[in-house]
Amino acid sequence: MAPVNVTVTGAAGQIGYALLFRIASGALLGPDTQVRLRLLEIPQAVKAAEGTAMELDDCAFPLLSGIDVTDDAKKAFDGANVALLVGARPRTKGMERGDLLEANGGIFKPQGEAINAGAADDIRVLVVGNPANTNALIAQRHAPDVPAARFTAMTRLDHNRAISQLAAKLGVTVADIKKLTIWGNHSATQYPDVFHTDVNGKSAADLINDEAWLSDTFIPTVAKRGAAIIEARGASSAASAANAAIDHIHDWVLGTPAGDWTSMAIPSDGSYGVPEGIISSFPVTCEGGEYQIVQGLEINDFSRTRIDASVAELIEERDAVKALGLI
Ligand SMILES: NC(=O)C1=CN([C@@H]2O[C@H](COP(=O)(O)OP(=O)(O)OC[C@H]3O[C@@H](n4cnc5c(N)ncnc54)[C@H](O)[C@@H]3O)[C@@H](O)[C@H]2O)C=CC1
Ligand SMILES: O=C([O-])CC(=O)C(=O)O
Repeated sequence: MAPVNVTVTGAAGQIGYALLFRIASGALLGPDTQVRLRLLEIPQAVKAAEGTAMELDDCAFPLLSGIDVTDDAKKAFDGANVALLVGARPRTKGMERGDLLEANGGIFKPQGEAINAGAADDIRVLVVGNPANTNALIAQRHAPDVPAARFTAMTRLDHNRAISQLAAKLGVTVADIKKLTIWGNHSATQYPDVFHTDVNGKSAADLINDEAWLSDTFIPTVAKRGAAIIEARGASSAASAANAAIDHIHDWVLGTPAGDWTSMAIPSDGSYGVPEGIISSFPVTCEGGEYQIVQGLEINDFSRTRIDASVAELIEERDAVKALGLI
């Protein structure tokens, strides 16, 4: 079988360094799938990406059939089956939100165009670079020939963080927790929802039985975990972000376990009152390389308010990039 082409942008960055070795080891697509890596960087960072490629060579991974390093988006996405868009423009001092969105538009518009021009028919895109949901929307809108549903953004790190916090609270292991949901934006407004979460056959919400803990401790801890990591480490989450990117693509391609679901930011089909088209996080199951939104969940008032607030932020971001002519 031909190797799967996996394109990673921002390959010389800190997430890239944690991600590439795990992709090459088989963690992304399983132990039977050969991968060919395409690393995209800006010209100043190509040399560093080449250094990482040298180290990848030195691992002699049996599943790694080749590595290309380039600063040309057309080349990087040509024939790509999986694209991990990690490289983005971080917010720097004095930068307004509009400046941030505009700078990222300058990255995700040409990358969307390059995906449209040359990616394989089965291309699946995960945007990690922040603001991830809106960057995914920009790329998607510049790839009109690719099915819109193939553009997704990462809330899996939030999902994993929430599971870990909940396990600690309830004194169980992470494996005991199923059906947790992150709704909305990968930002401080995201909503980690435990009202449908199952803990060894019991309802997590019943076991917690403490709305104040949910609203004052759990939700802010999960939503602000990225900032807490930056505060503690002096750098943003990298290994855990790379791990979440692996989980997202792994489950999308190979399926979610029976009796569980995961969280992915995907173009809304209007489910749960989320306006069609915006890239918002939902509970999803995956099978045969396709994801489906889990339907029929009852949304209580506590959840409704919080989902609506995060969705309102996504609508604002969409309107801002529209006003800037980026979509
Ligand atoms: N969705 C999520 O849960 C998370 C998202 N992030 C985001 O991931 C992104 C990357 O994080 P790090 O690796 O820590 O950053 P980093 O700054 O270490 O690396 C980013 C890399 O992207 C490259 N880059 C910039 N523009 C590019 C372009 N046009 N094409 C290709 N490469 C380009 C840079 O040269 C740099 O090497 C950031 O936007 C960060 O905020 C980080 C953690 C979690
Ligand atoms: O703010 C950042 O760059 C890191 C981030 O998204 C997270 O850790 O969730």
